[in-house]
Amino acid sequence: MSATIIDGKAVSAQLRAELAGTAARFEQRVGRKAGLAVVLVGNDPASEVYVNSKIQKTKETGMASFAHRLPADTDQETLLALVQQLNDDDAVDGILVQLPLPGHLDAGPVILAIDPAKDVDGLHPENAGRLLAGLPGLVPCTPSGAMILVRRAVEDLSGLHAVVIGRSNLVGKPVAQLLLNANATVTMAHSRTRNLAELCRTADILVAAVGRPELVRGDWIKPGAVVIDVGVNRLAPEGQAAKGRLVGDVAYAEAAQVAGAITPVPGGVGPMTIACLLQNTLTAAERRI
Ligand SMILES: Nc1nc(=O)c2c([nH]1)NC[C@@H]1CN(c3ccc(C(=O)N[C@@H](CCC(=O)O)C(=O)O)cc3)C=[N+]21
Repeated sequence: MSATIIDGKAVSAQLRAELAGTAARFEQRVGRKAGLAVVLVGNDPASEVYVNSKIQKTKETGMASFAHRLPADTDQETLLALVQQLNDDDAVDGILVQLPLPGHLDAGPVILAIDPAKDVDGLHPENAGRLLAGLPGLVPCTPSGAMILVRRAVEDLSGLHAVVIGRSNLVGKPVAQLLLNANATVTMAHSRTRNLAELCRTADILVAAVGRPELVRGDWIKPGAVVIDVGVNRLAPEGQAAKGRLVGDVAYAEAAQVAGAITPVPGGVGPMTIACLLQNTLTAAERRI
């Protein structure tokens, strides 16, 4: 048996086409474009690739892009002042500070400083709390994108066992929350989980978001399961991160023999993340007018 490939590239292109319509109607009605500000500190080559892609897709969708590139030695105060300036700027509907930040900077206060109404990453505790409480807010982009892809494979998640590997605030925790809201029975696994392979074999839906290349093997997968690979691991020599081959957290070739449906890397969750970022920006813009 061979799994259905869930084509995130195609699904994201379709979503972005819809969003272009929404963006155009917004501009017609409000008299300005919805705007996304992206802040990149330093010159990590992988981050540079993602940020360039975000800027390009923002413009393609008919939205305004405000890029702020700060030197690697930027201090905390300067970064916080920029966030405050973007909070106060009416042309800016969404603010994204690319993570990780250089080691001398503390992401916590930066995330707290972002106006929750402009927090298109959904990382502010206000938005995290809203997701937990089932209140409207801004949901992190990668989890939203992952859920759209899950729904392509299974419409009704009721009672299905979902196992999430990884417990980050950016992906693991919010994706578990979304699966729970969709009535799945959710288990969160992480680096201290015992018998991880055995646990994964009980998953109808397996979401891998740990950042360990090809951790999940073919024999960890229940036949017919939906496998969502959130991993973006670049296999490359030190210092050449932008050049290496991109692999997920799942050993794809093996897993595709067993799974019912699987997302590839690249071309799976990654492109969905960007589409959902644009969607969040439009949602934030609509709520701000
Ligand atoms: N504040 C913040 N928010 C983020 O959402 C955020 C972040 N920081 N830091 C880094 C991670 C990673 N991330 C990706 C986005 C798109 C692709 C993507 O489009 N990937 C393409 C391949 C691109 C390539 O070849 O490099 C794909 O999977 O097909 C991947 C990864 C967002 N992140």
